[in-house]
Amino acid sequence: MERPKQMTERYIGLMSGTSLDGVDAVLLSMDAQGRPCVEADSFLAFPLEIRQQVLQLQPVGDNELDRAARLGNELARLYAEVVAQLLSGQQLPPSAITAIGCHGQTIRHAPHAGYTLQIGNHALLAELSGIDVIGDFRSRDLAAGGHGAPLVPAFHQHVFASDAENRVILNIGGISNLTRLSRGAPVIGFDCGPGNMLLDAWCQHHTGASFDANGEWAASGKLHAPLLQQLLNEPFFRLPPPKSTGRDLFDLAWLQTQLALQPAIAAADVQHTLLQLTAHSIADAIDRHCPDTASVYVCGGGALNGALMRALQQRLPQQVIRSTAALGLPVHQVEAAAFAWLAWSFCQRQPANLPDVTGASGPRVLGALYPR
Ligand SMILES: Nc1ncnc2c1ncn2[C@@H]1O[C@H](COP(=O)(O)OP(=O)(O)OP(=O)(O)O)[C@@H](O)[C@H]1O
Ligand SMILES: CC(=O)N[C@H]1[C@@H]2OC[C@@H](O2)[C@@H](O)[C@@H]1O[C@H](C)C(=O)O
Repeated sequence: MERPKQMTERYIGLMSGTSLDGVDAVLLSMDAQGRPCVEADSFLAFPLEIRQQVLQLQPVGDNELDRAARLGNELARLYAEVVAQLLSGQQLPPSAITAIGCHGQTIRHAPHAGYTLQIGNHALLAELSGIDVIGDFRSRDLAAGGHGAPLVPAFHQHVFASDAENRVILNIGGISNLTRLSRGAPVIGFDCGPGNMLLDAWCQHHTGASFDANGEWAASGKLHAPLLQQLLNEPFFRLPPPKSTGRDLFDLAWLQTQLALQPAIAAADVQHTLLQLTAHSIADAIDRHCPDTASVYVCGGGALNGALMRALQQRLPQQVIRSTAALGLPVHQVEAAAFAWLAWSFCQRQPANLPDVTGASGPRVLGALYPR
């Protein structure tokens, strides 16, 4: 069917990322000139069992296919619920939405083995929502020799590039990733390393809380310099871009292996040192790859961690550090808005990867359609 060209369309972006906190949803309108505007957002926390089931699929284990398929169905039901929540808040029918861009839930990321796996039953989501679903955004970039990640730098470029200053857009989710937007230079983007992932894992392990609110527990401890130095020796930090990572490397098992090489360290001091690891690995990446940066705009849940933001500013005294809210997009909207924009790009059959970022051999249209 011929697509109408001169009208504003609405898309929904769904992001359930590596932190496993839940699903972020954004309602995005796209005008005829391709300008995005966020109209509303919503969030649905993952029930504890869902979070545990995702975590249990991360390492190799028994009966993975059955567990992944069943979990994919459960995720689709949660995705449909957050879509319904968003639509009812705006009093919109499903027919008002051109398509949902659904990231799915990463359970394995193995670009060296030629695959990345995001689960979530998109056919079921189309059935339950009555809306076209675009999913599987990463595979095509991998098929073209790329990492399939990070994908958001293209969206960052589209909405945040400026003639007035050289910027870095920094996402601190489970993993941290950055985009360099420097005037007259190609866009660079890559995963820096663990964002909140190790902080969350250590906090859960010791306090039972799912995250360290505002980094207060971390702030109560002190730096263990030999541990920080040892953690920073992880070879991933020195790899040149293109590079991407995930829970496949930076999980609690990795941390425990590292801790076993040190004398006993107080739990709060480990938390403090992990916070410094996140700040230092990001700052080292900016020093090395984005030295001309004037401002760093932070998004993702890590932007709400005051102690982490202070540590980052201390380590990057030359740069102004703000949240993306200063550019008009609140911190929790950026990634979900990116997936709504990726769905729009798919509907235009417009390539949406940045080969310089992912390492793919060229631009590719990303995604696969599950019609309503
Ligand atoms: N008030 C807060 N204080 C400290 N940390 C917070 C706060 N709010 C959120 N976070 C952190 O942010 C995380 C969620 O971030 P976000 O939703 O950006 O992750 P994600 O989208 O799952 O990750 P990714 O970008 O890796 O895919 C939580 O797990 C927690 O660690
Ligand atoms: C395989 C995968 O899920 N990667 C995520 C993860 O979370 C943050 C970082 O690692 C980034 O590379 C990516 O997500 C964002 C949305 C991206 O593709 O840009």
